[in-house]
Amino acid sequence: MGDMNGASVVVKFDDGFPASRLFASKFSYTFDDLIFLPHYIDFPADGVDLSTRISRNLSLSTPCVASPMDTVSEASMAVAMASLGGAAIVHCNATPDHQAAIVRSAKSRRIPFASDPAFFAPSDAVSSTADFGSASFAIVTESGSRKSKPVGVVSRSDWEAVADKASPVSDYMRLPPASVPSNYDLEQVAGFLAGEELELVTLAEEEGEVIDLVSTEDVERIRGFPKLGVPSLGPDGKFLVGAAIGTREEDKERLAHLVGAGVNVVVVDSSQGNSKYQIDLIKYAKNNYPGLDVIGGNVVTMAQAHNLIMAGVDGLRVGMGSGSICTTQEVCAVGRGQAKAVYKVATLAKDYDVPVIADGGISFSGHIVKALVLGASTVMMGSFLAGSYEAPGIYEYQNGRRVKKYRGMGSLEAMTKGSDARYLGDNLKLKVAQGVVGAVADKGSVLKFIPYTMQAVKQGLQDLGATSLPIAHNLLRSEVLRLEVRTGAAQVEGGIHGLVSYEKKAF
Ligand SMILES: NC(=O)C1=CN([C@@H]2O[C@H](COP(=O)(O)OP(=O)(O)OC[C@H]3O[C@@H](n4cnc5c(N)ncnc54)[C@H](O)[C@@H]3O)[C@@H](O)[C@H]2O)C=CC1
Ligand SMILES: O=c1[nH]c(=O)c2[nH+]cn([C@@H]3O[C@H](COP(=O)(O)O)[C@@H](O)[C@H]3O)c2[nH]1
Ligand SMILES: [K+]
Repeated sequence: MGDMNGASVVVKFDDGFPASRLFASKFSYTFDDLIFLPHYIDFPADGVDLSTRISRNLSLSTPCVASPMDTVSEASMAVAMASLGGAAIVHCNATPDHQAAIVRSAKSRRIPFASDPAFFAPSDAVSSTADFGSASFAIVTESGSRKSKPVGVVSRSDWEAVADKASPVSDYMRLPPASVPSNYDLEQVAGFLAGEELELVTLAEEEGEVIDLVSTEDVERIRGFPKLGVPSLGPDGKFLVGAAIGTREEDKERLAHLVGAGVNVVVVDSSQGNSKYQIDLIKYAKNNYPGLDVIGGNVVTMAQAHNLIMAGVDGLRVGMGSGSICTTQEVCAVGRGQAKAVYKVATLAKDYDVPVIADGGISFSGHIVKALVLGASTVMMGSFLAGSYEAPGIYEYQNGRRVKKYRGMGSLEAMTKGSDARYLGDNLKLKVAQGVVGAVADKGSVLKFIPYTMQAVKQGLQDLGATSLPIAHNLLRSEVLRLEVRTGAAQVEGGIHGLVSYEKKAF
């Protein structure tokens, strides 16, 4: 059959539609509207290479990016995604100091684990388990600040066993365990724990600052997960970590903090990126930090994308109103079906060698395949990751189901969050929400479900005869790959149907 990978296949049948023809219509298609027709397989699924770029100068081995949302991306998500070969963008719904501390914390380690422990002073009394945040241990230091000398540790169960809850933690804390450098990798930490016959070890910075506690249980849990890709590292040799910034004057100071913390890439976070505010900020960032990759967005049209490319972006984030918690299309009547948005923007961006992130609307692996083949280099996910162990927040129960909170960054709750409000100073203005607050089901660790999801993506690319993302893009553009719009009935047929009951278990 000759070379099936690429544009060299000359025989074309009048069967299915090339993307250029399908997307020339007036319809705003999204992933579920479309289906790819299968192509030719002459390699195993494991022969598919998913390596890609998040932005012009930064490579990933896994095309997944965690959304800059305060219920998705903090240190724990950043280290887990980087260890899987993907990346997370730390949200900016926090003070610049706090956001930079999250970036620094993620970049300071080499294990896919960050528990964000609370810090107490010896005289503190713990009033509820909420004082522990999401971690199972808290660290007691001389002054109660993370920078002072550790004098003990206390676990949730230690506290639960205490009769007099008003007593100071010094009454029941344990001595601080031995510490290892924070940049030890998993095997080095495991080796130390085993060698010293310890159950717990602290990770400490060079200056002595304790940043986390790791137990043998954590090590065993992480070791049990499937391996995927090579970890994403920045040019500094540390985990690659991204962060979001806004487009206001004060975001220039935020940017300086993030650069100081070693951030590798920034995402200018806005629902409508084609604005003077964003273009000015991109130019400022590129002029002042020429070595830093800057991703602009969000955009859904070629004209929007063109303006940001001309301003100097190194990546484009695509999606308006497609997110699971998004109400923008309802509230503002503006946006685009995500499949068409990705195809159109990627068609332009390719000519400028600017990678595209398909942001929002990913519910399962098939959506990832569609986004990537339609031209994206990575997918950005919020709801898909928000129920994971690594997402911020604690699990709660709703009607017997274990869930985690997930909220839109344009929800009233996120906009008015404490003193960190993004809209601080805008208090007199009328605030209208463009997002909701909700909850998503517990999905376990991203370290487990992302490798399985990527295996499914590889199988999708295999069906399409593409051994890599650039080859998939070529097959699409050269009209070898064909697709069609699914009618409502075809969509029903493509789903599970006609069963009295079933159990859906993907892995
Ligand atoms: N992808 C999507 O479909 C959507 C995402 N979101 C998310 O919600 C959050 C908030 O998004 P936006 O409301 O678009 O935030 P934004 O900060 O970009 O815009 C909020 C308002 O402030 C204005 N503004 C921005 N910079 C300004 C400046 N320098 N001077 C004067 N006015 C300025 C904007 O024009 C807009 O009216 C983000 O995290 C975003 O990702 C919200 C809605 C839709
Ligand atoms: O209209 C919106 N109102 C919001 O409050 C909001 N918060 C986040 N986002 C966007 O949704 C993306 C995540 O979408 P998913 O949950 O579908 O992955 C994110 O990556 C954002 O692009 C919002 N959109
Ligand atoms: K939506």
